[in-house]
Amino acid sequence: MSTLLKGKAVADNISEDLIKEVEILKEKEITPKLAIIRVGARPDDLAYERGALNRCAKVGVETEVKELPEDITQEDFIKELRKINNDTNIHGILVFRPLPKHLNEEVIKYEIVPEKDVDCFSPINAAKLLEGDDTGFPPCTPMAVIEILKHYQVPMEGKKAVVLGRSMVVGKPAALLLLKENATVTICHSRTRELSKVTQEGDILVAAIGKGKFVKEDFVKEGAVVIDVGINVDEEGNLHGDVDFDQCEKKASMITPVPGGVGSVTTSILAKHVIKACKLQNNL
Ligand SMILES: NC(=O)C1=CN([C@@H]2O[C@H](COP(=O)(O)OP(=O)(O)OC[C@H]3O[C@@H](n4cnc5c(N)ncnc54)[C@H](OP(=O)(O)O)[C@@H]3O)[C@@H](O)[C@H]2O)C=CC1
Ligand SMILES: Nc1nc(=O)c2c([nH]1)NC[C@@H]1CN(c3ccc(C(=O)N[C@@H](CCC(=O)O)C(=O)O)cc3)C=[N+]21
Repeated sequence: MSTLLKGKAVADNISEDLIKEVEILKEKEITPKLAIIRVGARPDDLAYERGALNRCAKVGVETEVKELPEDITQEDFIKELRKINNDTNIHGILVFRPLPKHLNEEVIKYEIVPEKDVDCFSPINAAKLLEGDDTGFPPCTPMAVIEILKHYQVPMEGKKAVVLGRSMVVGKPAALLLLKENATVTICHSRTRELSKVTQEGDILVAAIGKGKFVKEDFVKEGAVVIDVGINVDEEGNLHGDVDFDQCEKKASMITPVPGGVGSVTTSILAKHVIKACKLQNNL
């Protein structure tokens, strides 16, 4: 039997601190505000949006959702983004990704001002992440992974960490953040050979591949700490992680559930980043 690493305790802890920070800001008549930019209405964007709006309301962060039509042109999208960039009442911007194919993310990512970029869209924040510079904003989901490990006092220094997935939203930044904590990091992806052999090396295994129940018992080292980032919805509408929980919990010493694990911490990191951005913009 493994220990369940529930996200709620971690999220509640972070939120408690944030509520106090917002109170101090409000005494100075400053209210931190997040703008969400959503193109169309993808179900996974809406799921994240719901969680983000709830969390922000709980800690006293204001929100505004800019819903843009599915067929918006690149030019109009950039116009909307620039408006929000220049709005001094807004401190944080979250652009749901991936954007529809006709919008060029490689161009748009240079438009968002790095000071408001709370989920690491801007190449400036990506570079800060690479350099381990704390003045930037690493993406919220990989930060949630680190916060969970810290909260449950999982040692990272000198441990072998294996990350499954190399996207810019989860896998690659998770690997960089684990490296910052002095873990020895291996990144796996779709071309990795003998995958289960490599993942079996991990004292810490982070799964972020977007395939429900992909990680089986034989992927996991006996006693490993397994962090499941995956959010997959089956035909019945139930959430599953990228890890086959029933198989892996027998071998892991600690494991995150889905739902109720990483996903539930992500939104509190988002709120934390908005408050950090607000303070920086007000020279506090
Ligand atoms: N908890 C949360 O708050 C969040 C959860 N998620 C969830 O995390 C998961 C990953 O998301 P994201 O990173 O955006 O997904 P992407 O689809 O962008 O990336 C998936 C990664 O997994 C790799 N991969 C895919 N199939 C295999 C395979 N069979 N063997 C080995 N590697 C494979 C890919 O490799 P390659 O690069 O070679 O193609 C790629 O690097 C999803 O389930 C998503 O829903 C995402 C964001 C937030
Ligand atoms: N720039 C950007 N960053 C993202 O991180 C990002 C994105 N775009 N686009 C969409 C995907 C999808 N995604 C989800 C996050 C949480 C839930 C979710 O269901 N969260 C529940 C909790 C789930 C759980 O408990 O595990 C909640 O917050 O209440 C779903 C989906 C983020 N994404």
